[in-house]
Amino acid sequence: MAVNTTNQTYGLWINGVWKEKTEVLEVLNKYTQNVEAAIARSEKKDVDEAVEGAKEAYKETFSAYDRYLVLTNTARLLLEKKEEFARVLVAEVGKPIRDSRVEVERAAQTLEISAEEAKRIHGEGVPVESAPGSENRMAFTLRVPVGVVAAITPFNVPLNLVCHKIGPALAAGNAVVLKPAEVTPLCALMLAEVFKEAGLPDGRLQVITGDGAEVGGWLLENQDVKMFTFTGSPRVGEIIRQKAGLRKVSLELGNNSATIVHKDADLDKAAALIANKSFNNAGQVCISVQRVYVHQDVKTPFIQLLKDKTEQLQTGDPLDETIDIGPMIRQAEAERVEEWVNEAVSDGATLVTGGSRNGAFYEPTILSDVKREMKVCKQEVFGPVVGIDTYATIDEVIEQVNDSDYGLQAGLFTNDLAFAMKAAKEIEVGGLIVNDASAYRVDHMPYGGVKKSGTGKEGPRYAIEEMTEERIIVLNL
Ligand SMILES: NC(=O)c1ccc[n+]([C@@H]2O[C@H](COP(=O)([O-])OP(=O)(O)OC[C@H]3O[C@@H](n4cnc5c(N)ncnc54)[C@H](O)[C@@H]3O)[C@@H](O)[C@H]2O)c1
Ligand SMILES: O=C[C@H](O)CS(=O)(=O)O
Repeated sequence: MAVNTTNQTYGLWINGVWKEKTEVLEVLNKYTQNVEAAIARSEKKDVDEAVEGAKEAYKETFSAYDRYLVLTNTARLLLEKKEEFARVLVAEVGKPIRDSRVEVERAAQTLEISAEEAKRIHGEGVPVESAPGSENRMAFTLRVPVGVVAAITPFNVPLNLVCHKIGPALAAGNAVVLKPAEVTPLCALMLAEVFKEAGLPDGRLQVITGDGAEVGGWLLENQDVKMFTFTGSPRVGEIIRQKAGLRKVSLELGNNSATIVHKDADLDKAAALIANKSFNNAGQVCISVQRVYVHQDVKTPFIQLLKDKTEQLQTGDPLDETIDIGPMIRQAEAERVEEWVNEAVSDGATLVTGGSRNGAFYEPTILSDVKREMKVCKQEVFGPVVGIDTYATIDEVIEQVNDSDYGLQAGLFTNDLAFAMKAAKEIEVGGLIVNDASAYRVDHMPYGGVKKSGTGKEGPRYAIEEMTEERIIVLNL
């Protein structure tokens, strides 16, 4: 059954058609808590069928130029359907409508960038002739696709992060089996039909849904899958890393992102950007500002500015054009955040603003006087909470930022070039953003973490490197 609206039951997208299943899972509207749609619950045989179909499709010729055309067409069609996709994001994620439109625009960008990259995948000449005895040889490298790529994606950015997997994987000439998050799978399912409309050969993109651990486990068992590209929690990332064996794995995992506000910074600008980037998508963004380190000389004015700007944010119905913050993905997550904040306060943190919960809504919350061992600092909150601590010296704050299991991105507000360059060398992250908060990302930049934040890079050009093998060709002339 081909369906592309909500309040419907979606099948599995296998070989370019919908495969209906009797067992389904419900997808809730995260604001109303009504059932928005139902999705198929895959069995092992469906997963194997999807992988087999992808393997067969991969054998067919699909030239770089055709890949470019399909990805460009998909980006264009997605923009034509922007409002439809944005409204589904509002429903399935609870993401405010203005931010949902931005996600659709970014997803189209990601596909467009992938299309452009499809035309410039290349190897390089290797001067083997410079080795003694190889005078009459020449060599060059090729980048060849890996084959079938399994993509497993998280709930929080369910369209753009899916495009960050499908776009580069197809651009590189692979076939993809996508397993979107079970709580927010609808845009991914709709996107499969858009790809078909754009001319993607059947089987090059399969979308299978169901219980994450079950479907993930069956994908991991299937040895025809040659690579796993995963975005999600460190817990699941570790399972994938262990079970993938010698196969390629790319992991985009969590973070407890830090942002430093130095004494010479433009405090108003820093407060505005931090307020905006801590609470966006109810803090459910992997590079959301969670830990703020402010220089002790500017603590009081900075906290006042951040409080004022945060209190201007509007919480409520994500379909309302004036709303900045919607519900969290589920009430249990809001309850966890509430517990962590209460625990921090009883251990000595000061509640600057926020701190209350209404169902799945958690107020944008600022804590000061936090200690590094508190859960709100040490673990990933993945909710609308910022903890502020102070520092006296540059060495001290670099040590504080680095005292983390994670290392995805960090922010630094300063006009001191020497500090910025020292931080660039010494802060242990995949990306340092100077004069902006940690949560800056455009879709063509290299993006990925160190430590428990993962391995491998996204951004189409970099993901294509992950999703291809380098092969050397030597000519004996
Ligand atoms: N680094 C990044 O780019 C980035 C981006 C977005 C989110 N994240 C991280 O994602 C997390 C939040 O997302 P989430 O709650 O959806 O993460 P999650 O790890 O719970 O789920 C991610 C995906 O894994 C699947 N899954 C669950 N168990 C599995 C298993 N045993 N084997 C294989 N797959 C399994 C889920 O169904 C889902 O599709 C946070 O930690 C956040 O920081 C990271
Ligand atoms: O949740 C993490 C995302 O990767 C951030 S973004 O939506 O890609 O900017």
